[in-house]
Amino acid sequence: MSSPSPKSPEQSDKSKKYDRQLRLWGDHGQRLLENSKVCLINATALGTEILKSLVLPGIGSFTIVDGEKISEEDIGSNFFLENDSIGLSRAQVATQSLLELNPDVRGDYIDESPEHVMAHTQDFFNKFTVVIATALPEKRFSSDAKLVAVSVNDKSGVATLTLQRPPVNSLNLELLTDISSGLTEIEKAKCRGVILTSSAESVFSAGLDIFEVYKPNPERLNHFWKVLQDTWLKLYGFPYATVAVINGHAPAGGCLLALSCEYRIMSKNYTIGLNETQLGLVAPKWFIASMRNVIGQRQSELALTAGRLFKTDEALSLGLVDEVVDNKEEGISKAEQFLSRFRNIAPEVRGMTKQLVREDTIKDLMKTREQDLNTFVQYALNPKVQEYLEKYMQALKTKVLIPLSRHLWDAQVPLVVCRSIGFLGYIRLQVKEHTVIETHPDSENPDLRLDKPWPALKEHLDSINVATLDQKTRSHIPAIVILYYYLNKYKEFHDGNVPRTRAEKDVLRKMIRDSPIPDEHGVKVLEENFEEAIHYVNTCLNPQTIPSNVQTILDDDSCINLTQNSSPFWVMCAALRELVQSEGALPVSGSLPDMAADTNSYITLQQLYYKQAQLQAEAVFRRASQIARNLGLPQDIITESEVKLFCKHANELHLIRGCCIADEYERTSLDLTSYLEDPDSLMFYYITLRGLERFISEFNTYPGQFDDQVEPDVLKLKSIISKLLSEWNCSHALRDERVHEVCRYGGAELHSVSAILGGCAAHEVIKLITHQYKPLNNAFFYDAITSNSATFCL
Ligand SMILES: CC/C=C\CCC/C=C/C(=O)SCCNC(=O)CCNC(=O)[C@H](O)C(C)(C)COP(=O)(O)OP(=O)(O)OC[C@H]1O[C@@H](n2cnc3c(N)ncnc32)[C@H](O)[C@@H]1OP(=O)(O)O
Repeated sequence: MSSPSPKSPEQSDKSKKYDRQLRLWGDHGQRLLENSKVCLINATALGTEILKSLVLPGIGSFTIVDGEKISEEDIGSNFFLENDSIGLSRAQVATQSLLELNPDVRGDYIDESPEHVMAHTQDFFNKFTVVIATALPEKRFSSDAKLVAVSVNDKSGVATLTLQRPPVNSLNLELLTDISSGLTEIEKAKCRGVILTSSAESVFSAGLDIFEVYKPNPERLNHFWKVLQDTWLKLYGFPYATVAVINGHAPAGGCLLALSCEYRIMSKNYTIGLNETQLGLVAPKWFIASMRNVIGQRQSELALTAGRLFKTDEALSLGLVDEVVDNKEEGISKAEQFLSRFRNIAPEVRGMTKQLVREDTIKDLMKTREQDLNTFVQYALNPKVQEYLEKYMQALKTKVLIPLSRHLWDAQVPLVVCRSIGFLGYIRLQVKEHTVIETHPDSENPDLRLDKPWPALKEHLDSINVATLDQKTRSHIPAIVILYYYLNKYKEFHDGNVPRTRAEKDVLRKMIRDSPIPDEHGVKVLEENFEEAIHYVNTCLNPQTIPSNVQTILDDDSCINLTQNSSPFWVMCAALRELVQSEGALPVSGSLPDMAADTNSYITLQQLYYKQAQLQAEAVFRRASQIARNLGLPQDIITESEVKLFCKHANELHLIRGCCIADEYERTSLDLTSYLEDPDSLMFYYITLRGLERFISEFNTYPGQFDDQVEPDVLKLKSIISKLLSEWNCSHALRDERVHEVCRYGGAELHSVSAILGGCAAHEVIKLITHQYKPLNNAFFYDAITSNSATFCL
């Protein structure tokens, strides 16, 4: 790879400290690194290894987000955590240890789960240059879907309001608002009745969304409770007949919704009840009243004080539900039958009667609304209650990969997702768009333009007649001059064409080789500069074309249709495009390779190349600044030094348009056939890891985490993987030993594997930050058993 030249001996302390890496990415790369802000989610062994390899080269700052406490397992694998720190905040201890590595780096931590951070400060992650997430399970829901669906059967006049906030219809502010507006819509449509049900397979509603009450924003908390009161008042006092088709679990607030309806039909084998006391919470008076009105004072007291959740058949015996069905379809049909009971009763009369029956309960809340709100808010903010909620949340285990991936995709913040488990490692980069100016290609042909020299170069080269030079001058002229001279001779005999094929190039090489004048002994000695000219025949005579990857960038819509959101890269590309259109070639890179020549002739030539590069870069800079001005972008968005760098490397520009992890996880078909037919392909690790993610999401443990569960977990993981494969329409099966192997790890991290993977991931992060070198596109797998690795574009 090409590298910037070594530094002079008078170096600052900083450049001494970072000397080696400055040779790789230069001062400008280091500056970007020092200005970067990196976020690490979860200070696992892998997470801290990645940060170690970023702190040492001097990133600006890092923030660790991790709500976990240090466990014994952490101590076994994580080099940055000490034995005496068990039980302490993992984020805090890891931050302190990492900061000791480099005093120039700033670091802080948030002792909260990423889910909590996301729920409370939506844009928290937007401020980072890169977000790295380790050991983050998926969450299979999309945040922008509609939260309720309302449909009206024109024939029967029955409306169905379906809760559809995956995964469990937990009642957050938005869902409650949508329920309320759904009811208003139904009321306006003057329906005969309403069926309230859920689109989830096994949950009616999980009750209030815990994230609304855990470490809340007081303003939102107030609003949330008022909307809950409103929604309950509206549903409880709804003028038309209401039925709950409870097609899954209905704890706490979920039960309240069902109790607010006039009739309840529940599918078998689920649970329902006001279980607040079990969670350390006190149910408000109107929750209690809703239950008392259905099952009476005595049973309510028994159920509420114990926080009982009743199975479907128990709920039926208690009168908490009115009918039991096998499935939702049957429930809907029974609900329609219930509603048809009122066919011959005037709706107004029915409605008024219902109002009178429910009036007292409604009035009770109306009278005490303000007080109820204050009691709730005070209660929710009580530290003891927050402690209960925290414990409860930990038990529910949060999964955040999918929403985080979507969020960062929209915010255009790169996300690096990594996992290290046993002998297996994985890195996945998510970048919406990433542009690289300095790709540092392995081999670079000098950019000499001998086929089409610009006027000043042509004039200089034409002024030297190599054939007539005396012996001494001849041996000191730069190889380029020699090459140009004989190239012209060649062209004279070949209709003005430059040599293309190997045979044609051999002809030119022979012309140069035969050129020496015999010495006084009649021997022809080929000077070093002539040898160099022969060498350049191969690399320097290729006609100046625009590399296809660069042409693709110049033809990209982002280059042609600039907007106020265009990045400096695209503004420079647009200016470059104009230069290419007018000159037919990319700007000259401006650097000459070293050559055996006398200093004067070399410098004269070098100046010509340098000056031409400067002139072209200045033209691109002027045009880019003008474009930026026309777009109303800040003046300093385009700098001359950046444009010079851009023009120098114009033939290496690189663009990556990535793929969102959330989309990848929601993809329904995946063509894996070609990979799975290859016994050596590491693609099976991808399938295993996706299975693993799903296992963690479903069971909240790693497969094989508990010794006595290894065999059952193997079966569970196998079944998850075959389900995944069939979801992707893939007929192949995964070999059993692969599944056993993953279960054998039991979720354990090996420090050695995490250290290797941490180094690799950190290197990718450095590429993303410095915009130098081509980053991985987009997934990397490492198998420490066979020492094999592979990359895939997922
Ligand atoms: C301070 C407050 C003061 C006064 C208020 C008093 C009144 C309170 C009323 C309430 O409603 S409190 C909420 C009570 N709710 C519950 O106890 C239900 C908890 N959930 C469950 O028991 C189960 O989730 C389930 C409903 C039986 C469904 O189980 P399943 O196995 O299908 O799903 P899983 O548990 O994996 O959950 C999936 C997913 O959903 C998250 N979740 C679950 N419940 C809630 C909730 N209430 N709020 C927010 N999020 C919830 C859970 O964490 C999982 O998320 P993940 O995928 O990120 O892990």
